[in-house]
Amino acid sequence: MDRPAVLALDDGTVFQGRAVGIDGQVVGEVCFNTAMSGYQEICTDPSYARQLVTLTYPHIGNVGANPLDDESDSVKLAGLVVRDVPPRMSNWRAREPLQAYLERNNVVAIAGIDTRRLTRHLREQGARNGCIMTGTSDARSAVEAARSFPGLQGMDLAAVVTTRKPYEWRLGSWSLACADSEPPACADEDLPWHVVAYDYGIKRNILRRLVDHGCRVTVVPAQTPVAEVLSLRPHGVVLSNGPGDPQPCGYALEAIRELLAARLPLFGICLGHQLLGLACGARTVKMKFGHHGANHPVMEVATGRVMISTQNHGFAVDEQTLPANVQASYRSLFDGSLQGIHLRDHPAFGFQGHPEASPGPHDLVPLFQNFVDLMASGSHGLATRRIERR
Ligand SMILES: NC(=O)CC[C@H](N)C(=O)O
Repeated sequence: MDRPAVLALDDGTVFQGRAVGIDGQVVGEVCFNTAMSGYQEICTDPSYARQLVTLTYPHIGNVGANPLDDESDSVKLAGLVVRDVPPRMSNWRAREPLQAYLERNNVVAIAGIDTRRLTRHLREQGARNGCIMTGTSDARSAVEAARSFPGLQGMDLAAVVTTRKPYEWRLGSWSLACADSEPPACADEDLPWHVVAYDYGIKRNILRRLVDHGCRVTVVPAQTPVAEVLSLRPHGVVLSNGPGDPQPCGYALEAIRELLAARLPLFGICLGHQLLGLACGARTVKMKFGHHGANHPVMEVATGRVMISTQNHGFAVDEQTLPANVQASYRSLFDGSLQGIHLRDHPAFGFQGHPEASPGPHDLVPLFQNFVDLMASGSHGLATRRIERR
């Protein structure tokens, strides 16, 4: 039996559908993601906290869910909006159907939505606050609830989703989630670089990529004092992706300034990139509807080369506000917005998209090698190396 559900936007637009997760009511910012695969990774990406994510690909659930594709320990988005959940899943890795996965993870989700109409609306109007309510088609209370969400601007969510305790990520750590995965192929001693990763909402694939590039990682809570980080004597520090607005994260800006003063190699990813920009004196802005997808072309400023990237952000560093010691390294070919920075006088760089992808293309994976090269050249390195042509 179908359970009714309603999706309402704060401008009064209403979509009727059916519940495909648990019963309940959730509010958040409504955004759309255009990736054609990777719904499980999107659901568990902590950067989606307090967002109601619409997937534009019409069939969601074809390959079910499995224990390996989670990007964090649970579903992090506030609600899911889809066109259609097919009645049958088919994939050798599948352990449970999407609907069972959503229910097990306490997710409110709505199907039967004209996601094309919704996406066009968001593209024209800009991201809106919204509400999904199940067990009802009462549009009026859903609109009212949508209006109760204050919006992401000014919200520090990194402090909410970060790990409570530090932990180590090594070879084989990712298999903790899945008992029958392959044993690690080499030992920890084969990982020459020790990296501390500030967890503002880190995705597991960043950790996997770091291990692939010879790094053992200590993941620390977002508000860890720099003195504690320095006492671990890392070769470099990663500033992770994460949800919410970078501006209120004053603790992170302070820490990044101290890390720059210590001349530790830094690699900022998405929120981490925005925080690096802010710490250097640039400003961030809220975008109209942001970038969320797996096919976004970015151009490397120095060479004019184009790479296809995964994106998930609603804020951006304003290129006009970059101080003289910070150089633009990548720009979006969709709207010209800033996609990467490197510092001329410090071994530090940031990328606005997701070089770890998951889901998405691997064009930007070499940025992890750039980070390793920066660590190899020590505090004298400058973050100007470009992705080598292969
Ligand atoms: N993926 C991320 O790190 C997102 C960064 C930030 N929360 C934004 O929306 O812009």
